[in-house]
Amino acid sequence: MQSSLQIKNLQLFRQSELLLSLNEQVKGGEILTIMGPSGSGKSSLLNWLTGTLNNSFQANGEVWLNGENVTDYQPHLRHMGVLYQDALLFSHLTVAGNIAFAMPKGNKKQRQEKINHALEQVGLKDMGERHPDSLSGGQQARIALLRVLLSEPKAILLDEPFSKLDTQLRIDTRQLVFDQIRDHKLPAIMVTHDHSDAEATNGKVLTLAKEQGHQHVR
Ligand SMILES: Nc1ncnc2c1ncn2[C@@H]1O[C@H](COP(=O)(O)OP(=O)(O)OP(=O)(O)O)[C@@H](O)[C@H]1O
Repeated sequence: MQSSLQIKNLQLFRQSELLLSLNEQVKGGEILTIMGPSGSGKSSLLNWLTGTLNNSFQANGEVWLNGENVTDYQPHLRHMGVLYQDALLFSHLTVAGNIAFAMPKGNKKQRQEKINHALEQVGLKDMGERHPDSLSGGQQARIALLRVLLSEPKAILLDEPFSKLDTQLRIDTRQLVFDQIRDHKLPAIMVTHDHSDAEATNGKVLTLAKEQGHQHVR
């Protein structure tokens, strides 16, 4: 079965005011971009998807992952991988330790082999024993990506993931992330303020408006 992330009849309210309403399906390997002004509800949408919305919000609607309704699941049981603006690596752990931290339990040697293979794939061969503080911003971004991918997520959420990287590094990292999403055939939703990020997906772009109910689709 092809993987997919479905948002069914979402209506998100903040203090009884309708913030957004959405019906979307993202198939494996596709990236849906969400844009819109500050306060239009982009982060709140990601929080709803991960199950971490606080109680100033009310939501109707369902989120389905690979044909399963996960709306009432605890955040850690939804298997949504999130990539943030900051890599958020643990400084006291090695690179390999940071990646292993999020991986499903299992045979230690096999896990190590997976990590080594993944590091090699993103051009970071032999960096497993380094500490994140000794790596560049771009290298840290790649480690954050591997940590998410090797946690075996069912979908990927991207929250302004490239905004702290300089131009060329931004382009290269973005390409790597998008290629990996496509290779793993994962559905992805990306929040960004950057039009070039949106264009690089070749996918659908949804622009949330500040006023309730107004949405524009490319
Ligand atoms: N933790 C919170 N508790 C209560 N209200 C919140 C919280 N976070 C955001 N809001 C409010 O919810 C609305 C949507 O905010 P949200 O952060 O989702 O917008 P955004 O589009 O992500 O903005 P930005 O581009 O600035 O990150 C805003 O009116 C905001 O003030």
